[in-house]
Amino acid sequence: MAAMQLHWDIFCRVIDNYGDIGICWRLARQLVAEHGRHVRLWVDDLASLRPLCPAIDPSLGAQSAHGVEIRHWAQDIAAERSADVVIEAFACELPNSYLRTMAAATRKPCWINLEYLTAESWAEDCHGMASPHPTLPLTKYFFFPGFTTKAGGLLREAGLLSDRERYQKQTPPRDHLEISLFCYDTAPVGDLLAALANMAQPSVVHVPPGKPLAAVMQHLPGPGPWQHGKARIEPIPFLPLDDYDRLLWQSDINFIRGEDSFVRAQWAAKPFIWQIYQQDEDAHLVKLSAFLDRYCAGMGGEQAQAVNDMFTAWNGGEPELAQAFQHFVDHRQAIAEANHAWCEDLGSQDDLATALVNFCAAKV
Ligand SMILES: Cc1cn([C@H]2C[C@H](O)[C@@H](COP(=O)(O)OP(=O)(O)O[C@H]3O[C@@H](C)[C@H](O)[C@@H](O)[C@H]3O)O2)c(=O)[nH]c1=O
Repeated sequence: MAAMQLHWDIFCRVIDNYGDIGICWRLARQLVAEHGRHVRLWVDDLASLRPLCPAIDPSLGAQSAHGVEIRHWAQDIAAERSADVVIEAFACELPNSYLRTMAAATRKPCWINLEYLTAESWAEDCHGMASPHPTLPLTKYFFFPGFTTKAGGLLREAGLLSDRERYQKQTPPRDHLEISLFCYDTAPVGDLLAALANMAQPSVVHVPPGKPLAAVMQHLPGPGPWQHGKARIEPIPFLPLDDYDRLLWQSDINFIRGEDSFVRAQWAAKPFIWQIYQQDEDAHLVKLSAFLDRYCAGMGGEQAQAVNDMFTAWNGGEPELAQAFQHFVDHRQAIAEANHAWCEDLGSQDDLATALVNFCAAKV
């Protein structure tokens, strides 16, 4: 048997928001729990991990949670040794001192650049590509998450889908719509609130703190909760990672954003509306449409139109939001069924952690 790559180092630089750390933390936890790896997670901004994992103390240079060794990535890190596998998340650039330790190792580590998720087909072409370091005896591999077996999969814990199914079976039926609203403050939240206020069906909207709540407060007076026509709008605390999953599972419609909550909404197998993270020169719109092409391919024409219109309106395009949202709600049963099939299909592929473990093992 080839030597098991036991020691893994994951480096995460927090750009903004929670996506980078959410993904790295999730991956680290899973490598420990499901693959028996020893993982050190190096994070430059520990305060951003705290909301996802309240057990940690951001003032500590080294600590452990869920079996993961969490290290503060300060200016110059002192790593006694390099790991067998080194994950550089989202091209965060490894510290020079660490790179030198890697280069000096007798058995060179498997060095991975974990990339952002995109449904664009070029990502499948670039998945697994090697990039030799210009001066050091090291090779970096590009690892792309993705929606097909040609890419590196999506983060999905073992047992996640069965836990979700069990949980959803216990959720009692109700007359109103349960909605979770996780978005950026650039989303047309005022238009959504107006649409919900005027809908025939009552709704309860759960709003996490930060940008979603700030966006709501631009349109409603005081700190909330609010009764706004037919809609009850409720601020909620930021939930630890696994509690947030359960919110997605129990909601009828999830507004999600960025990358990690976007993936979690797909595992929830409920209708969701994605606000994509904005990029320069509108690069994100190409990414949005690449996802819509794949995701809607298995839907009927009317549902696909409703999903396309709502995603486009929510990301600042035409048509008008109130109309797109009504259309989306009208089709939500059929959209939910399509989501189920989409989720089953994705769930039959290797998850990202498994794909990564196998990929690295093959590079030894
Ligand atoms: C609302 C909420 C979110 N979360 C988690 C789910 C996710 O792991 C995380 C949010 O991450 P995302 O959904 O990816 O959205 P985000 O906007 O916070 O992160 C973004 O950061 C940018 C820098 C990246 O380029 C984007 O791709 C994206 O990842 O927060 C909770 O744990 N509890 C909560 O209550």
